Amino acid sequence: MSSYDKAIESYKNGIATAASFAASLMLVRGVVHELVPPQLREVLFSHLGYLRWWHAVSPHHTIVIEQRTDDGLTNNHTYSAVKTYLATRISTTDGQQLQRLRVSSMDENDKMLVAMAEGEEMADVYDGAEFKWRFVSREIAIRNGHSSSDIDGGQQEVRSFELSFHRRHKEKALKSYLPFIVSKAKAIRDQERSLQIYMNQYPDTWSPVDLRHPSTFDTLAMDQELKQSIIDDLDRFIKRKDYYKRIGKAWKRGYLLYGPPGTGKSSLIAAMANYLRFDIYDLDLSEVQSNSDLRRLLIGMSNRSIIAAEDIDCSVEMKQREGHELKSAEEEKEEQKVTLSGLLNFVDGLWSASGEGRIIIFTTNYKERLDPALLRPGRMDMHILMGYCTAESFRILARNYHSITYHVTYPEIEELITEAMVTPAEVAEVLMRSDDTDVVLQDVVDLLK
Ligand SMILES: Nc1ncnc2c1ncn2[C@@H]1O[C@H](COP(=O)(O)OP(=O)(O)OP(=O)(O)O)[C@@H](O)[C@H]1O
Ligand SMILES: [Mg+2]
Repeated sequence: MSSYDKAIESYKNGIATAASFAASLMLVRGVVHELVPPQLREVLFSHLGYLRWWHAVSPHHTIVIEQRTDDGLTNNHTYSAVKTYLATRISTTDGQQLQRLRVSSMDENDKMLVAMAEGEEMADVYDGAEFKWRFVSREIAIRNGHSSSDIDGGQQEVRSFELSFHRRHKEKALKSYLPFIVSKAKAIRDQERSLQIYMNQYPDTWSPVDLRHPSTFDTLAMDQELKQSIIDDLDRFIKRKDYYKRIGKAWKRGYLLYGPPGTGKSSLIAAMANYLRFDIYDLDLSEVQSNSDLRRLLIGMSNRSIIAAEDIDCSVEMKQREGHELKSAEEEKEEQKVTLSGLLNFVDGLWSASGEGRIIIFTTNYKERLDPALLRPGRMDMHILMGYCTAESFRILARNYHSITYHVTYPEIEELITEAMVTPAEVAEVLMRSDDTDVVLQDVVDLLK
């Protein structure tokens, strides 16, 4: 049973009980509702034993979402989704009514999470319906075993969110508002998690580290039109999941990046990863010894990720590693046959069966040295030349490093730059030398000369 089914189930039970109460109490309820503040109301009614009564006639229904699931141990996923979602609502005007907040963070690098304090209430409007959230924390006695008599004296805090709404919105609450919150929370978490870059280790494992590469399409110095066409291509690719399924092809896209060292090929991969929020699998082919290891590595990748094989240059055949156990002649022959275009075929077969949303990127300094099979139309979807610094890319670099859009040296720099054949990396290095813009730009002029 999913947590929604459970919620619906307990909800139905509530309705059944509710239906048996007299409608004449509506009038009394209305009067009390107007005159008595909510806290007092609750005390009053629970003391009088009227609480159930009250709920029966109230036009408002409540869904309780506890921190733990029924076994009392497992975290309730819906609860954490609500918590994540409400944190984003609290920072908006909807949250201004809150007088007491709780703030927490896991460590000094963690973002602070703002939450309602115990007993606080806030409203949220979804699809024209008003929903009220209340955070409730109760202490309950911890019981040992099942008999109610052997209470061991300990207390346990039970936290829950209570969602109240007019009963005409019950369908909307369960079937659309809560699912909306769950998917919203997932999107928020995806956005906040740090991206990973995985590196393969002999023979077939990936080890991750946080991807901290700050490169984005905004900071990338390259031809604006080309940049935009890459962004458009990625956007189209991401939207086409169903299309790929329909035509029976693996949902993947291949990019070949080529150009001299220091022109931003690796930076472009990082920019793509940051743009799509995809992890990178940095495949070092010299660490891969056999087809079966490669297959295991490819299967071990998660969906919606980028696999990058960098600097493939002349090493289209995977190198035989030294110092590892001897293989039979047949195995050896098999291994030698793995080429990049073989890798692509391999990827097609494997990934159309299992993977989704994969991007494969090869980078090279020497496109002309690559196996022609790899360059054939249809192998890599886009061939992208990362070239020497142009006037356009220089301006982007100067803006990145010195927050300027113009300087007296620009005409001279722009005149010299095309002839000079300097890489963005070289220009970036000069721009970083000092905070004094006048000095470094003069250095750029000298570099170009
Ligand atoms: N096009 C660019 N836009 C912005 N910064 C760049 C660009 N090209 C290079 N840089 C700067 O130079 C550094 C090196 O660039 P990068 O590693 O992306 O080059 P590469 O083309 O991958 O080189 P290689 O062929 O040696 O792997 C980057 O960290 C970045 O600071
Ligand atoms: Mg590189």
